[in-house]
Amino acid sequence: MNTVVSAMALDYPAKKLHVYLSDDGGSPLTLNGMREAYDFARWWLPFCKRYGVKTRCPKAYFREEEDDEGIGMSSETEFDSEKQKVKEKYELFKERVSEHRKRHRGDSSHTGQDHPPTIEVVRGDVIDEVVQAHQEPMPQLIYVSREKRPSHHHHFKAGALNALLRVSGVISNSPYILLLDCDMYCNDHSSARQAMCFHLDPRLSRSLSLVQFPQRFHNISENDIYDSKIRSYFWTCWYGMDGLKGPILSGTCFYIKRESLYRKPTQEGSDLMDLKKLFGHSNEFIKHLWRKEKPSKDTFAGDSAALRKETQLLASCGYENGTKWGQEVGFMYYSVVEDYFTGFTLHCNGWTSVFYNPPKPQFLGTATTNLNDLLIQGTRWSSGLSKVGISRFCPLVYGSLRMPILQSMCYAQLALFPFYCLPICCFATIPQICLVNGISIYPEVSSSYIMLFAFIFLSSLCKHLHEVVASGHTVQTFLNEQRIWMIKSTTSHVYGTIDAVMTQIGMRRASFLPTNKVDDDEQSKRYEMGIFDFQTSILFLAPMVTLVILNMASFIVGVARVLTLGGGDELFMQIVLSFFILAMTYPVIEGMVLRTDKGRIPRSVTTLSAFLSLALLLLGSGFLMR
Ligand SMILES: O=c1ccn([C@@H]2O[C@H](COP(=O)(O)OP(=O)(O)O[C@H]3O[C@H](CO)[C@@H](O)[C@H](O)[C@H]3O)[C@@H](O)[C@H]2O)c(=O)[nH]1
Ligand SMILES: [Mn+2]
Repeated sequence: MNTVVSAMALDYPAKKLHVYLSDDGGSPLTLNGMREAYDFARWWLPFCKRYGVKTRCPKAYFREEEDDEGIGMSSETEFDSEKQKVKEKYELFKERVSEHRKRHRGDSSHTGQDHPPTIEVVRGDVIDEVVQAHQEPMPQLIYVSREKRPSHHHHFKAGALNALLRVSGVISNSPYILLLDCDMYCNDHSSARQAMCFHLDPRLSRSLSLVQFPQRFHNISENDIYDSKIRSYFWTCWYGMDGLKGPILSGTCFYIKRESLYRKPTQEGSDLMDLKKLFGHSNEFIKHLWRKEKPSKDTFAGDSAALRKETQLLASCGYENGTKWGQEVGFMYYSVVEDYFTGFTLHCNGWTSVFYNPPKPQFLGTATTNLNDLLIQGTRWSSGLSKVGISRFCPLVYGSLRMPILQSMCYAQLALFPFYCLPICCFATIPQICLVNGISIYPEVSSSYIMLFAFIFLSSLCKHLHEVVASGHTVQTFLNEQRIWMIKSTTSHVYGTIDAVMTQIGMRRASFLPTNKVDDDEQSKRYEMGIFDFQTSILFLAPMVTLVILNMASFIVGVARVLTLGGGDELFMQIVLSFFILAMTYPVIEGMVLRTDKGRIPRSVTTLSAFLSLALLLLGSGFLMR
């Protein structure tokens, strides 16, 4: 609701602003919540405008209300009493929503995967004369829940967005669209105007598809132990790509030109039959496609029966059959990271994008702040990305023919980075197994050849450190990122790439596990204190802990071997490598050995992993001794 209300409060002419909410679950509770939110917005919007309230997300505003002062001509006391009134309305809004939820708790009449389309122009329930009297025009709020049937593939978020594109195409058909995930809100009400500065710039406008703002988050702790900020994207890569043809579409927080989802920048008009093949058979939708005709006033009001029928058709699950939605038009279906692949397609088609990162975050979201969510999300991302990497759309081939080579390399770097898991897993096992067996695989410390290895190792660390520091972050961030990179590479990237290979050869269907949106108090406390929380699946824990135990064992055996038998010269590099890995993954050791709280690594997992690493060691040693 906060996403919706903060978007309605954007500083933009109300008549030109339409807020659509996509409810993929098709829940009557959400629809009811929307009506309540609309009622609340009737109070909230005028209040924000009158007193120049900067934080227009109600939840955030009331959380930090002491710091947020109203400006304008009105006296403090008037502001205070108005604020109090609005706060009461906010409390009432929350109460009514939770009451409604309680009343309908047992309702099992609807399921998230099987429901008809529902499209409603939300009007609110309470007609309050006082508010009505002072009523300035409000942005329209439209609830859209596309049809879902178990027999149809729904293409996750991209499918939902395409349904929104079609429905909004016959209701408002605005040429520019802001896309926000349900866990984000507008933090600066001027973002629309700022984005329009780019879109309306005659030097950029022709080929400009989207203005991307970074994803920033309101719930990240000082230490950011899980690298939830994903700094390397929004503080390094996106800036680099901005110097080429622009950053990758990042799923949320961007203003996109509707037309760019329909055709190439150079493409001229096509005939009706061709359009129907691309966009489906809705005449109403095609009529408005190129904005020559805006939806008329009466359709706009949203209550004509014909319009209702049309929107239901456009949001039905059979509508896309035989069309090019998701393949040539709209958001792309090929990969679960629809954002990456849609951005890639746009750039291949000749569109450009712009990255804009003003000091005040324009949008704030909820980041994944526990290991479990992080790894689930990481698995989905690496599965989606590597699927593109190993397909015919591999950016190095498909992309390099359609965009500047450097740009295609950027895309390739992202699509292929999950495959880093292969070398990482080798680095975490082979030198260690050799070390235990006293086999040296690196040059001796005394040989000058060692310089080459040291140079590569240290320069890659320095490059990373430089990126972190140059983007205004600390050495602590560097350490966190290294650690999370190791953890992800041996867990979610492994599963992600396996998943991608399996879907590619048809052994699995793609899936989209949404990130958890509910907080656990104890977990949050640990997170704030910078303590890892290992409450996650054994599938994630076991590989990670196994590798740490293997490194511990090899380090101890290696050092003992050198002390008793000598040979430190040859084995030095391997000992250093094990030490480096152990130092970086210290929280895992701590979770295994030292901690007793709920977030520790369970004993059973440690025992299992110890067996696994022993097995790995024996197997490896057996192989080496052959
Ligand atoms: O079947 C689905 C699944 C998801 N969503 C929506 O997709 C959005 C993102 O889902 P979330 O669970 O928050 O995933 P995240 O991993 O946090 O999302 C990141 O990764 C996605 C790609 O995997 C991008 O689309 C997002 O913009 C990006 O923030 C949410 O608004 C969901 O409502 C749907 O509408 N239908
Ligand atoms: Mn999210």
